[in-house]
Amino acid sequence: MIVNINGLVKRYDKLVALDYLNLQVEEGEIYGLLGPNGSGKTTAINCMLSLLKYDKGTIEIFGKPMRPDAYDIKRDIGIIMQNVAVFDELTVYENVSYFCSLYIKDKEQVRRLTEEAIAFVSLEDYKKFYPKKLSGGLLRRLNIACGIVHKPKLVILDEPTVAVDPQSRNRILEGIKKLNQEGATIIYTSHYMEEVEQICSKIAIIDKGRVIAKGTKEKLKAMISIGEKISMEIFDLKERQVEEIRKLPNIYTVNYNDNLLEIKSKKGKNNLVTILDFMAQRNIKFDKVITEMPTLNDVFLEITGKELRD
Ligand SMILES: Nc1ncnc2c1ncn2[C@@H]1O[C@H](COP(=O)(O)OP(=O)(O)OP(=O)(O)O)[C@@H](O)[C@H]1O
Repeated sequence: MIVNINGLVKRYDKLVALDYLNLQVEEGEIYGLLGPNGSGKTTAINCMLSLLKYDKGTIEIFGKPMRPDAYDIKRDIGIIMQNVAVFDELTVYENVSYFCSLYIKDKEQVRRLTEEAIAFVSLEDYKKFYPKKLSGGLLRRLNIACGIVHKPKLVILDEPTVAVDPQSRNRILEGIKKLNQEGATIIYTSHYMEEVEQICSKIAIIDKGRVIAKGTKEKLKAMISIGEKISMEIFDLKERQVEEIRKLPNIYTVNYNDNLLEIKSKKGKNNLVTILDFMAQRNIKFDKVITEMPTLNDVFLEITGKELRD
């Protein structure tokens, strides 16, 4: 077990930010903390790192109790926080090298690790640039290089792709997978369900400071009763026909707006076939048909009654 959090409670005055949060992260995982803004992800990380005092609960990292002065634990953790934390008066190279030298004394090793970290985030062409000259995406990548340069066993990233262009976002996600393949355990917080689905081996869905569901994405999706979503472009579907579709077997919800018919089916086989048969029998013409499997947003919606991005 790399991280073991039990019954964590954190209050900001009357606001309960963490409400008996439990979290267990095993070695080698990319563990996603998925939750809407304000659900408590950053607070959980700050408590985990002993940057914030908490009211109740226990936190163990690498099998040892985490404390503010647990420097032996902290040196094996790499932190990439939401707000970029680099020195404006140092170049890209100097920044990465500085963060490395906080952990490693041997100058030659610092030089080698600095070069490796810069190459890892593909900033070789920007070594002499000052942070102010970097775009948002490049700045995030510099922030990541500073956090991982000392090759920590546990890397914690708090929403590293917010306000990042698609190219940098992909590089960041690929980089995280590579770090993991090289042996690091990763904790990754995000409110982007697509990213979490793409890279995480396990996911905890957080709402109002509680873990409301956890497991692999397959396990989470298996928990809910929604099957595939079917969308069809149809001109002129009559209200009477929409009602008939609602009464077909295995239908969860039906919406028809702006010539788009959206059907959520319950779990089961042949849902699309049933719909297509219905259209054929009534000679209803349609254009595009798209079917999608449930997403983590559907899981969140079914458990909490609201969208992840409300
Ligand atoms: N220093 C603080 N003082 C008072 N309330 C706070 C403080 N920090 C966070 N909160 C509140 O605690 C709750 C959890 O916030 P937190 O930042 O941990 O959520 P989050 O899931 O990380 O959201 P985001 O992605 O927006 O950062 C929110 O209601 C937030 O307003």
